[in-house]
Amino acid sequence: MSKWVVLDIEGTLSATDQVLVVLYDYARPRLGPWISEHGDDPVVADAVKQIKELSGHDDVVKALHDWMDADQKVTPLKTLQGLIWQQGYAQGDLVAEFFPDVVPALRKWHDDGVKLAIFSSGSVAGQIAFFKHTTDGDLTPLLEHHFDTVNAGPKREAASYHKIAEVLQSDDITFYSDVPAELHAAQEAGWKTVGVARAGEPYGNADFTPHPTVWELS
Ligand SMILES: CSCCC(=O)C(=O)COP(=O)(O)O
Ligand SMILES: [Mg+2]
Repeated sequence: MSKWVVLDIEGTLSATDQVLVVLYDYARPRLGPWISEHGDDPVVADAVKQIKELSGHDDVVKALHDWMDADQKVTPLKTLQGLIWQQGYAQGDLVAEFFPDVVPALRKWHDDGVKLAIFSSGSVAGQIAFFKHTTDGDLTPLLEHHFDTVNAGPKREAASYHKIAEVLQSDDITFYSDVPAELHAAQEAGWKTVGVARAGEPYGNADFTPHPTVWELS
């Protein structure tokens, strides 16, 4: 049975500002035009339907901006952001950056035969674009699977981690995250867990008990 490491992105692999400032600022002015131009795309049409249902009103762009301002990681918002970021990375407007310890750790795990997967609130499309266009080149060959709130479920619910474990077909899975509630959910599903406490990040001083804590990946 393979040994797996599953990794969160924001606050664990990349600075929170990379997502909440760089990526959100890129997406914000493009959400309205994207919906107007791609309204016939079934993925976009379904996201718009969900946004209206979840927000309870028809001002879709306002709902998206409100969720971004409150950093609410609502699935249809993440879907639309992912499409916009995918285009931004492909045309060279965006390049993903990681904490300095991250790429060496990913390469070492991969070289040691540990299988790597991502579980992030960012959509799978956005994740793949992110890892394809980094300051260290295309890192997608290091990753075997990508999970998000669509194909796995909410990150703070144990059921999502059970679902991922079924796909990975392993009971040797370690989850690295900066968010204690995500680690609690993974542990409830029988996973090993590691809290990542990054200096200067929102959860840098969080209480990760009972999870082992690291300050960088190695
Ligand atoms: C291009 S991936 C962007 C990641 C993202 O949108 C996000 O919300 C990160 O959340 P995480 O679950 O990785 O903390
Ligand atoms: Mg995170």
